[in-house]
Amino acid sequence: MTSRGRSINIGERANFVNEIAECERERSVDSGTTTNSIMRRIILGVGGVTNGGKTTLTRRLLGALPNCCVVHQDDFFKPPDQIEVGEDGFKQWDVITSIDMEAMENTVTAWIENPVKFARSHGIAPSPSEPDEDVQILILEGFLLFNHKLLANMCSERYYLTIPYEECKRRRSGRNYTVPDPPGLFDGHVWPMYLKHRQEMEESGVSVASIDGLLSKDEIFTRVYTDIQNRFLNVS
Ligand SMILES: Nc1ncnc2c1ncn2[C@@H]1O[C@H](COP(=O)(O)OP(=O)(O)O)[C@@H](O)[C@H]1O
Ligand SMILES: O=C(O)c1ccc[n+]([C@@H]2O[C@H](COP(=O)([O-])O)[C@@H](O)[C@H]2O)c1
Repeated sequence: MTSRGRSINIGERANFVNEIAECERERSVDSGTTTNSIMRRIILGVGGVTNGGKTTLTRRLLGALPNCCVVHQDDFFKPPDQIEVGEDGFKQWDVITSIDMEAMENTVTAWIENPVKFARSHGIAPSPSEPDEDVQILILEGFLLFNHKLLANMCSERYYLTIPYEECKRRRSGRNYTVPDPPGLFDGHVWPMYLKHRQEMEESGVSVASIDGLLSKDEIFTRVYTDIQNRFLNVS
């Protein structure tokens, strides 16, 4: 899934989306075309606590938004033999070094460089022609998204789902991951790491739109979808 195409400097990627949009805007003005011919790229982040409802929300958005692709952070977990055991006695799955972030960055770069090709290569058909036909949207979904400065900065909006400890533990106990949770993982590793990363995110100054994950699935979807429509799609 990684891009082997033209590489761009990692430090430049956060500004890359806006720069491309600007170039395309200028090009379209030069050639006298209408604003409808501008391809706008929008990256949205869906982050938050494990089992907060990120995947559920992302799937709904994917089905509703035009020309929308998704990159899941969970798809970049390193293999179990590369995950170290920490002082808490557990394999350290809930830290960012458990994820191959370079591969994830490369995948996002591939979308930025050519969203249409990216969608095609991931089996996503273009949306039927609409006024929004030249909007391309990428959703980044993951539990440690906004602790990664580069990806956090790429997002035009960062939706952050939270649920309280008891509900999180309840939902987590019903989940089947490719690597099953050993006894005690939630209290010994998952929840403490969530609190730690959440604090680090808040201290880093990254701004997020917090969403109460206890709301119904429909309510969460409607709120986020309406926000996206109003702020990013209903613009001339
Ligand atoms: N708003 C919600 N209310 C109740 N249960 C939910 C809600 N959103 C998700 N769930 C449930 O919680 C579990 C985890 O949801 P998921 O979307 O996979 O979370 P995440 O991707 O954040 O780990 C699933 O069983 C899902 O059906
Ligand atoms: O998906 C995997 O391969 C995988 C392997 C080991 C652990 N996980 C768990 O995946 C969790 C993050 O995913 P999510 O969907 O619950 O936000 C995190 O809390 C990890 O403990 C996930």
